Amino acid sequence: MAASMFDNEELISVCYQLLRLSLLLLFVFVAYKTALRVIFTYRIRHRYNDIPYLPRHWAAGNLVNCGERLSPSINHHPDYAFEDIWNELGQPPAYMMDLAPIDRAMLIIADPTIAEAITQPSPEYKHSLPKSNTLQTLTRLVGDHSLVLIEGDEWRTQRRRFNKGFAPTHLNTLIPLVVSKTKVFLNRLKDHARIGDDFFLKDPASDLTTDVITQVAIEKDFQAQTVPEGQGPKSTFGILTSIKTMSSLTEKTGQGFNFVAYLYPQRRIKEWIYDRLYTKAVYNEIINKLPSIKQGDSSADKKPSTVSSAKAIVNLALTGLDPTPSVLNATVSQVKTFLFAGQDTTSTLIQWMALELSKSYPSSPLYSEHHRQIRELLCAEHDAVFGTQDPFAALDILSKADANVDEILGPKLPYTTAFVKEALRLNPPGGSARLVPLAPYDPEYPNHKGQQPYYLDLPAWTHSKTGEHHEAIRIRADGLRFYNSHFLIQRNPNIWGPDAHEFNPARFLDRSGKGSVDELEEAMNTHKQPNGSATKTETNKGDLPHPYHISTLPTGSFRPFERGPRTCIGSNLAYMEAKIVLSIMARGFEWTKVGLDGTKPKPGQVVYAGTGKEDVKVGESKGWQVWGINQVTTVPVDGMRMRIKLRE
Ligand code: HEM
Repeated sequence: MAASMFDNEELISVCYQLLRLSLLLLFVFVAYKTALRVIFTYRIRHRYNDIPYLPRHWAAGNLVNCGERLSPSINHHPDYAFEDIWNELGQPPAYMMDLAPIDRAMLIIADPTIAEAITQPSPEYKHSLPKSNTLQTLTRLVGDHSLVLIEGDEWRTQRRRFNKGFAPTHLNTLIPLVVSKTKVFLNRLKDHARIGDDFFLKDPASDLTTDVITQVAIEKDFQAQTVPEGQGPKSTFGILTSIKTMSSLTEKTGQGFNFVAYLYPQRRIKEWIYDRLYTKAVYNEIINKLPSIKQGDSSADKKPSTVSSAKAIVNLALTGLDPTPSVLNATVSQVKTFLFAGQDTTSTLIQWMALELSKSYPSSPLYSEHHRQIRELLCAEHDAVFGTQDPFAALDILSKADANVDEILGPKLPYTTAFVKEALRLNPPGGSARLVPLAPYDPEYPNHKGQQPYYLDLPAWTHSKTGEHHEAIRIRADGLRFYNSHFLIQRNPNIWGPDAHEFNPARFLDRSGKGSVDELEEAMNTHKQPNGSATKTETNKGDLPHPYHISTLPTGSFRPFERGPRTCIGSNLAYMEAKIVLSIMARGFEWTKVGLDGTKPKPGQVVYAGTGKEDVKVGESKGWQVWGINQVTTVPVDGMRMRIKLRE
């Protein structure tokens, strides 16, 4: 009895000692981690002290003051908050958001020369700087092997496989298909014009871009534009519902992290179910295509004359490849990527273009004479190219087998192209976030086998309020996160002039209107090659219709599709869709913006937008008429509620 009691006491004492030891180890571990954080935070503050930043808290850095501005309750895309902060700091080329000790510091970029440095190939990074790890929130939506996420040789291999599907020569063969889908879109618009109801342009525009991208990518017609909600692919477990649900469940970066929402079990289960449904549906579509890909299409090299004879992008990418599991997995990822990237981006472009058209009618509260002139120029171009008989003739002309679509959608429509570009300049649907890997010695990541230190040059600048001059500086940037804010860069008045916030396609045109817009953009982007072969074209400003004309601006000032090796693969497709749609929207309909209609709310005023049935609170205004919110890409806050009628 005495012996067993002794054993028990000894056991308790051993347990006690073990507990003390564990606590001690835990304490040492926490102390070690805290020390690393302190060193890390100190280093960040010390290293980046010369870069403009908002006043920061000694412990929380900019987490509090930036967090307040980016808070989701404000319900603007973070870009709008970044612009406020940028103005407050005197419009520097870039500024720092110090998120230490919780996260890395982030450089918010408003200047094209810095944006170029991180997106063009460099001796350290041949495919440009790696994407930021914050993009990993997209993994479920687009798959592990998505072009958007992967790096290095894997990215290069995938990009090469899919480039041919997005090359202009191939895209031209798809025009009849895009036109046939645009005809359905047109019929829906005509229905709204006949009824005279208020509708959300987002709905027909997104259905159109969905139909186009599913056809173009996998040759599958889900008929998003005609299938009613709740049926077929739009039923509870249908593929189109799965895409929408996956997109809505994707964590939005830049607006803080909501733990409760993230861990909410129902959300996780929903995500799991829809991910499986979506991935399986895409996988099955690809598998079903394999036999015909293997057989090869005897008409492959002929110019297809009908909608159905155009080849899907995925066919081109799989031709000649052994469909191993890894090839198929990567293909599923790319198709998921195209379905995501090809929908909302182009759909929002269509919506912003309609907003600009609406400002050209005197009945609109947003009316301006300037916009009326723009519409007249646009319609005059369409009259000249498509004739004056039928405002929708473009669709018939473009779908003719012998139509020279290259010529029509290119040099013949310079004003249309300029209009599309200007809409993209003011309303870019995204930006680019990059991350410099850490150098090996960094105490925060002692085992990191990183690259050599990475340096970045920030140009000289003058404070917009105080006039104080700041010299150019060079910063050590390993471990730093960058955000190329296309919104800031493309609205920067120091680059685009004092009317940077005004819609004016003339920035992209020469005075005669004859010049190809793309050539002019090329002129802007021509820069000295390492061998000195090409230099920026000197343009005679006197001949230009806008003093801050595109060809006179720094390289990379216009970058809605990003630039460098990681530029958007779908830009030509997006331009093609936008131009075809604009060719019917401008001459065919009179647009009136309803809901958020331009009675410009005062900053701080609570704003309501229509849902069709009732008005809902969309947040506090910052003085914008219609603005973008963050739904993975930037989309108009109110779904672009419109009323239209046929133009007489
Ligand atoms: C108005 C329309 C569009 C805009 C403004 C746009 C913009 C962008 C931007 C800014 C990026 C760079 C993203 C980053 O750096 O993280 C990007 C990449 C990409 N986009 Fe688009 N996009 C549009 C339409 C499309 C379409 C129609 C497709 C495909 C069908 C597409 C597919 C992609 C892909 C695959 C990438 C990743 C490219 C790579 O890293 O190799 N996009 N896009």
